[in-house]
Amino acid sequence: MHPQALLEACAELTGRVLRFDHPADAIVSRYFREHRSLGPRERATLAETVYTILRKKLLFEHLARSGSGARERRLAILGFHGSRDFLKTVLSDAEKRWLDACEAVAPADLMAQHRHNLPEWLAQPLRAQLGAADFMALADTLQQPAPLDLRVNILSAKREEVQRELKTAGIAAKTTPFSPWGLRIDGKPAVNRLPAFERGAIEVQDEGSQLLTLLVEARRGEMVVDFCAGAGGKTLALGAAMRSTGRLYAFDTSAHRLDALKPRLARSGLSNVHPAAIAHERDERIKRLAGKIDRVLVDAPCSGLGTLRRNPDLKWRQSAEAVQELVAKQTAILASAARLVKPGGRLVYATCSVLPEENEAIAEAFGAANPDFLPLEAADLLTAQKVADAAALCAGGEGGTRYLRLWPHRHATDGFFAAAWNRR
Ligand SMILES: C[S@@+](CC[C@H](N)C(=O)[O-])C[C@H]1O[C@@H](n2cnc3c(N)ncnc32)[C@H](O)[C@@H]1O
Repeated sequence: MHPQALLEACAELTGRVLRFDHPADAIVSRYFREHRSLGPRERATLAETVYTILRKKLLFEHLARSGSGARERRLAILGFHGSRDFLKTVLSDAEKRWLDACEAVAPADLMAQHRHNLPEWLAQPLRAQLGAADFMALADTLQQPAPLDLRVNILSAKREEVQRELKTAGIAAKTTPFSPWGLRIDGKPAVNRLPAFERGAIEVQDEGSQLLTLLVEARRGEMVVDFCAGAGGKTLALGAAMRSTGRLYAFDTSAHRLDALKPRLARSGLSNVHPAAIAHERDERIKRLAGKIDRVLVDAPCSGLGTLRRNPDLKWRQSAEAVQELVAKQTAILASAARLVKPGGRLVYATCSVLPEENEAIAEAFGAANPDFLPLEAADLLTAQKVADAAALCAGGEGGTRYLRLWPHRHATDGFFAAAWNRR
């Protein structure tokens, strides 16, 4: 593709994504389907350019107030993923001068919002939670792409063996610092074409997701429910921890998401998973299982604001009002899911949000209303499973280690929260 055409394509895709009528990944995938002749490098340039624009939208919109030509083209020039020399071959002299002037702006001369690139409704509670310096450290990290984490399927493979196999395929993978199942890769190799992926030895999963699954401590022969299973990222990890024994129900209100679990399940070799679509959290199927389940995971629908490195459009698509609606949903789902837990059983509530109202506030209200659920220290549960430095991954409660509280800038994972209880 001619460089000028590639820049124009970036501008066109930018315009589509900035309408925010669908998630950015869906819009990008659709664009690629409509333009099948695009090669892998052109696709990478297009995707990385629009993701950079989403990450730095406030700054780029501020800079794009000067300059000339279509606004989408100016944004695409600022976010262009590729060498500056290559880009400059297609810019007019005026555009080149404008780009040089934009790049000469010192960060210290920018207003705070143009450095953190977060909407004020989100910046304000994060600053209040973290303090000014730590907030900026988080904001900086959220403007970087995330590494690619893999979970090794312990049912069929050993982590070190998979690491060696990846090395032979030219992919350098480090073991994750906390999860015993994880490997971390820089860049974005096409892992879904690797033999290890095709035979179910690896799945793509953030280390944070792996850690919160460890809190469930699902064991051989147990009855376990993954209440909000979606496409089954955590279901697969739970099923492997159970060594494909017992019974693992994967519930979700979205049959469509559960459909995406099926091919992953087939690759994984698990035979203990029972996916089932439910109408809502008080479905008859749930009532029949009340008091019978050893372990219940509630990976609740949430704002997803812990995943902004991967889904930067969420900061522009979410709102304070939408978070309030989610809080009501999370409260109702946790209350229903708790009824499944048998005496002595375990309940885990988790989100990939960084907002206290979706996390500590939900866990504390649940604890106050349900004295038969004894809160557990997340750090103790993780330490018992040999997770290194578990206390540093946790916060809250009297001892400061009650909840799993993962942050992109501190732990290099997505932002995650999890609370665990045992039913008395
Ligand atoms: C955070 S996602 C789950 C991700 C999944 N556990 C994974 O690891 O891939 C939350 C899920 O909750 C589902 N959900 C929404 N409302 C629900 C309800 N009332 N009962 C059960 N699941 C619900 C959504 O369809 C969505 O798939």
